[in-house]
Amino acid sequence: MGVSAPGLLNLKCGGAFSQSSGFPGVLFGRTKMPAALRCMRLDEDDISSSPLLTFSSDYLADSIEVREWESGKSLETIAANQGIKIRRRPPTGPPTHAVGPFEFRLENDGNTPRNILEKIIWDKDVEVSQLKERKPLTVIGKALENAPPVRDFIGSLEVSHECTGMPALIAEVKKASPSRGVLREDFNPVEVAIAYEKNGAACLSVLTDEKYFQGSFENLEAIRNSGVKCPLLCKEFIIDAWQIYYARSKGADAILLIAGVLPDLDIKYMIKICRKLGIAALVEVHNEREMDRVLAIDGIKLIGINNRDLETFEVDISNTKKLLNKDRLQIISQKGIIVVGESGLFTPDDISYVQDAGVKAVLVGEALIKLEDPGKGIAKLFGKDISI
Ligand SMILES: O=C(O)c1ccccc1NCC(=O)[C@H](O)[C@H](O)COP(=O)(O)O
Repeated sequence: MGVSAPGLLNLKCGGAFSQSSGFPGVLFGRTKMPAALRCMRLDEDDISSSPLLTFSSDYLADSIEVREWESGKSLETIAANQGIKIRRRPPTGPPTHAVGPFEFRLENDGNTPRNILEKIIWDKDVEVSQLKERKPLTVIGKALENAPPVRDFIGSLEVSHECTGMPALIAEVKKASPSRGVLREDFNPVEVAIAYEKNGAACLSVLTDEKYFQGSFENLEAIRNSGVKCPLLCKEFIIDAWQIYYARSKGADAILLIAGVLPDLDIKYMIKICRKLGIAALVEVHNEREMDRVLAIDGIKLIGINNRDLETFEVDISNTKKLLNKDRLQIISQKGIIVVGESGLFTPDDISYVQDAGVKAVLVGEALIKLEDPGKGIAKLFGKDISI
């Protein structure tokens, strides 16, 4: 049943909705409201048909974050209480000010990103607001009906792991990255995807961020329409539920949710959307606190441990082992979760190390994409042919 909490909405929003996009995108008194609450408005007013999610009011009422929001806490405070240091947008607005014909910049802690991840998120916030204006969910809802059928991302990882006895490979189609710059000058995403599949990748991860990774949704669509059978992860910085629908409309079978960016309520809500769309969610963590938060959320089937600190770029593969202690491995096994080791994996020893730590899949970009023949790089990385 759809949500029936108009009072809650009025209380939060003071009636200030952006109707043009059919999606609330307005800054509120304290700060922007959590994505989950914003989407509630959208579900109520704009979308009534499947497969878009309609809220259950019980689900919202039960959430600690909703109660905190109601009692006057800002989204930033709620996030900070969960150990999230990334601010969703500049607290004091962008650093550019116009006075008459003059424009000047005043930089301070409130409008200067503290690290690259925060910068990416601030830029993404602007990008998504603009994209949503152009392609509101009412339009995407129609594209969803024509989207290619969903492929079983988790099933594919399980089959590969069972058949090879090695961690299943999610091979990353990535032209560039903020930490390494351009990784492959002569970059043909479809050729790379075909080579990865032929040489044993169970799934592919396709970067869609343009500004920092030189990726695109065109690449995702092109790979999907090329005859490649591997399920596709849309590697994007998701901060808004709209992006999940958009990714699915472009052929994604899985999306990435970063626990260092998203508070629990958003993760829970986005997981529900994924379930409704039939796609998988890879929930990425980097530290113990994020891992414990994510393990406490029901319905998560895929956890990625990123060995790269996205705030400093430091890479340390022992991070995977550190996060997989005995107690956590027990919960992981009880819940039937697959853990993916991500970043900084270059050799068969690296693969064995994270496998021994407890991962059943790995996500690899640089070690493969930089090679002249990225497909052949897979057997080198694993020390054996893993094609099945
Ligand atoms: O790779 C980066 O520089 C980066 C910077 C900021 C946010 C995310 C970033 N990378 C995403 C990833 O985690 C990797 O693409 C992925 O795990 C593969 O890593 P690798 O095998 O080391 O290329």
